[in-house]
Amino acid sequence: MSTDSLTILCCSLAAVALLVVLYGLHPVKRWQYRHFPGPAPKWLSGNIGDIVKRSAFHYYIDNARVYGKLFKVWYGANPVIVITDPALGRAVNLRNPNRHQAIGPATIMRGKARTFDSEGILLTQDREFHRSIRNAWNPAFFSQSLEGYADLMNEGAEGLLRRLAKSAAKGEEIDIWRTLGDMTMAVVGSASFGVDFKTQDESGESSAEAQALVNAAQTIFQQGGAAGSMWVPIVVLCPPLLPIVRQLAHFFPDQKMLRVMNARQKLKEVCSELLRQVRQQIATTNGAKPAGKLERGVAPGSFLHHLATAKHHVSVRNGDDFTDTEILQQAFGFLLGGYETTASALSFTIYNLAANPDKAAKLMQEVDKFGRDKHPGRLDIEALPYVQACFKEALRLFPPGHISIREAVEDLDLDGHFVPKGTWMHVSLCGIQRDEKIWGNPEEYVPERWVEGSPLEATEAQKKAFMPFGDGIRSCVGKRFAWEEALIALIRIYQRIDFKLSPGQVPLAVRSPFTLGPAKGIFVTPVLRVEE
Ligand code: HEM
Repeated sequence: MSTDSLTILCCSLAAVALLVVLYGLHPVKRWQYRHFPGPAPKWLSGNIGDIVKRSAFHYYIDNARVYGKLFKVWYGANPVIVITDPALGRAVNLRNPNRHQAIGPATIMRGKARTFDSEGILLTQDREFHRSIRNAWNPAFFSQSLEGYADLMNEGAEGLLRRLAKSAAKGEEIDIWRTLGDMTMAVVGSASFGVDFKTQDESGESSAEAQALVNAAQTIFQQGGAAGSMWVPIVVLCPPLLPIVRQLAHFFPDQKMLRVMNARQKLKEVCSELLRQVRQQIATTNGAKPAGKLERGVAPGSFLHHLATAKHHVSVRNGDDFTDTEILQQAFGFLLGGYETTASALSFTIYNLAANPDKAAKLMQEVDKFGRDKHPGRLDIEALPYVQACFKEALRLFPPGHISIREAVEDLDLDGHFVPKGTWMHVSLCGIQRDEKIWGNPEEYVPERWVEGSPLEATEAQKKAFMPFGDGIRSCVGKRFAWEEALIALIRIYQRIDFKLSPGQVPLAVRSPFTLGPAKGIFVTPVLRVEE
């Protein structure tokens, strides 16, 4: 090689290296968002290393204490504005109806797998389409529907009690988070799909098929974030590479991505089969809902049945019926939305009660007064304010959906800071619900905050800073369902069982790749309460 060619080669390599170094500094964006305070970003990766190491839950709380109500963190090349002020958070949620693109294996999938996600309530960015699907979801949570779910929720709690009683008899330690996951899966299966998912059969054990289903939903939650494939971090670090990474990931998926794809496939297969049964029912009954409970198949009045006969708003797809893919995507969203969040919220409540036996004793007193053999209905819940308070306080400390995720729909002025259109914003519900300036003693579990007339009752400002179900048009659509299911379960559990927390679990280790859950489970020994 001549000296000239060598010089050109060296200069080219140096220029490429310089460009890579410069790119990693993200100078344009860093300049654009310089007004926001925040932790110093690392070259190329920004703050992602710390977010993964600490979990977004802890990282946001820690930084809120240093930088206050508005700060920025860097997910690789993407700046995210984190909001930990209730009024600002509410304003952001109300004015910005779209979530930003998810960062996970689904982002790098191709073709149908990707469009499948965009037709779901959770990830669609089409406002009109969202309104149309949300309208179709809503009746599933009207009072009449909720009334009907109470029996199924009691049945779910009974299955759970049988398992807990068995473990109590053996003095056996269990992971209550997993056990409750089987219950919430059983309740979602029967209440929304009208079928028994058999996650808690008569013997108290899960069937192999049901366990595969639970595993699939857990895989999607646990691997759903940036750690869900080796390809995802590349897109986070360098978004313009997305089209190339999509092709590479399609032809060379890694093990983690394959696991997520298989899990999604499993869930889709179950939903497709159920939808096929619904369509058959509708065809045989000529469109009318069959009366009574069917021996096999999907019960009438289920979420799926309702969607199979739902129509879009006239402004969307000419008011047509929902397509099969649209229905499957909603069913998929119901299963995922209803399963882990409620199981986590319940297990966080049991964790806090086991760590605070005086509060557990107070709760049991109220339950005993209600009756130890009674099956609570939807309206009975109102008569148990302390049980409600215990659940609410656990939701304050550990909100399973710990972030309202948004994207700026237009240029915004946020408390005097300019936010360009398209900016990613995270309203940190945990940051708001654990703000020392608002709560005084935010780390303490004090259910009395939620008891009317208690000397410790939350102030108006504190009540406004409680938003575990988010806010605005994208707030949790399943909130009333979750509330009813959790309270019925708590009443039924504490009628018979108390819990002893296994040592070494305070403070609780959590993880938050997508939703907030215990990092390794919550270990307790169920103890049978003395019969009267
Ligand atoms: C204690 C249990 C639950 C908690 C803490 C919870 C929390 C949340 C939060 C924080 C959001 C995001 C709100 C926002 O972006 O502002 C959300 C959205 C959502 N949740 Fe829940 N959730 C729970 C149970 C459920 C259940 C049981 C279902 C279904 C039956 C469900 C379905 C959904 C759906 C579909 C959305 C997206 C709504 C939309 O974008 O329009 N959730 N939830």
